[in-house]
Amino acid sequence: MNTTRPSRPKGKDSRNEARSFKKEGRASASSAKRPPQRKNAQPIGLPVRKAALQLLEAVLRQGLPLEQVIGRITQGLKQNADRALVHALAAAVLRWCHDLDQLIDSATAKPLAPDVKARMVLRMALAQKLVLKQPAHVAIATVLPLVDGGPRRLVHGVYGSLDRREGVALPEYPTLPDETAYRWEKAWGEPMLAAASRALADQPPVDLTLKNPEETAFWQEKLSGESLFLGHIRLPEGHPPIAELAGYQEGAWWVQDISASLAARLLGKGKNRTILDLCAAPGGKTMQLASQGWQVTAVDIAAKRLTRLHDNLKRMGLSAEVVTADLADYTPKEAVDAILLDAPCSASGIFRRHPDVLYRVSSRIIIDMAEQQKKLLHRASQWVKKGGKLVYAVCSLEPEEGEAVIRDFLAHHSDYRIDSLEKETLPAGLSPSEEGWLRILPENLAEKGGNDGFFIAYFTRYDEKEAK
Ligand SMILES: C[S@@+](CC[C@H](N)C(=O)[O-])C[C@H]1O[C@@H](n2cnc3c(N)ncnc32)[C@H](O)[C@@H]1O
Repeated sequence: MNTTRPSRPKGKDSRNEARSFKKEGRASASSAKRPPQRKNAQPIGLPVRKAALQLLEAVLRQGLPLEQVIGRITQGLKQNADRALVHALAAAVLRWCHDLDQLIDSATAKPLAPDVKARMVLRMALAQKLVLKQPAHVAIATVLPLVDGGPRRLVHGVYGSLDRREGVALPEYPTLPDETAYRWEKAWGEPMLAAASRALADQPPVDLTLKNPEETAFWQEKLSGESLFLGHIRLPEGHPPIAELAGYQEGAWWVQDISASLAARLLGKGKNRTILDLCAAPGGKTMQLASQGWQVTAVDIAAKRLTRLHDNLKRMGLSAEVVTADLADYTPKEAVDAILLDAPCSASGIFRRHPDVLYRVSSRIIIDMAEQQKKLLHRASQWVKKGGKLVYAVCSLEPEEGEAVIRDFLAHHSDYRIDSLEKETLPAGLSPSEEGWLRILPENLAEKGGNDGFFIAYFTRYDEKEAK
């Protein structure tokens, strides 16, 4: 890696995170001069670093999703601000992990194993200094207690030698880990890889979906946002916390990336027709469908996530029938007018918000998910009325979970045909594929602040004879 390239000024959210860490850095530097007030008192900021270390170990050593473990790991932290710092520090390490490792390896005689504590703590110290812009002495002083009684000298020595070296900096944009980069370049080519790397540098913008798309101009002005599509608002930089924004309490909108909002939006008005929202929790698409006038039955296996779906529906003043069930066992009472299957997937398309997917998602996981997706799609396809609609969606950037699943489905279901999407029905910057489905890549809306990666296909079910 070229360690002498100038670092790019970080975007809005990295700057916000850097500001929070600076404030904390000042407190910890000044308190470091004072003797501790109580016996056994922890240095300022240590609980945050301990939690961030635990989080990184859970993701990088055990392969667990960050969102699955962060609640448990941060439950001892009373302040929201501290929990946010844990997330910011872990996310900074995960975004830049490959590049931080290159720096560490350039300063050790023998490479440290990928998951040893010394490497984890060095990643944190360097991320604090180079990404979150903490003063160099604070960046190391706040993590050294994590290796007390262990590799403290090693961590101090490696950090010190990098700190003294001229021109140590991160590249302009994060380098993707090798396995992910190889997969994505093979599937989508170099421009996608470059766009993904650029998208990874900062926290993505926050998108809202409006309950009533006809109020788009009103909410755009009220929230000083930008709309890329009817019913969509992109919040401006440095917006207040979500729950304090106009329209939150009264249920005028919910948070949903523009890519995730399209599968349900493009189904149009329900006019009281029946729809099964399969794999529905926490309910982003359920709310869209209910607000578009569909009579929704929302099904999901995860009871806890369905509690969030209930809360979301309540806040929005919307209703749906909610069923807790494994789709492998579930059968609806009767056929429906439409089905939206937002299938479980690798979630590699949401790497900007969840950079842990870059390190967790392997070829094995993708193969297993694709098998499950094929089974769920086949099951769901049996419950659509003739003439009804079927939508398949995944927030994945893997063709095995998108295009390949659909090709396999079409080869085995002669009663289904793709409904080709029209470019005019999509936000500017998105186009349907030749086959008629929608593949959304990181570069599609890059100039407007980016988008999650997604795959969506629409089908109509025909009478077998009619289909032939
Ligand atoms: C991509 S998320 C759904 C997001 C949701 N549609 C939304 O818009 O908010 C996938 C969901 O699939 C659910 N799931 C996974 N396996 C399932 C199964 N066998 N049966 C039912 N739901 C399942 C998960 O609990 C998870 O909530």
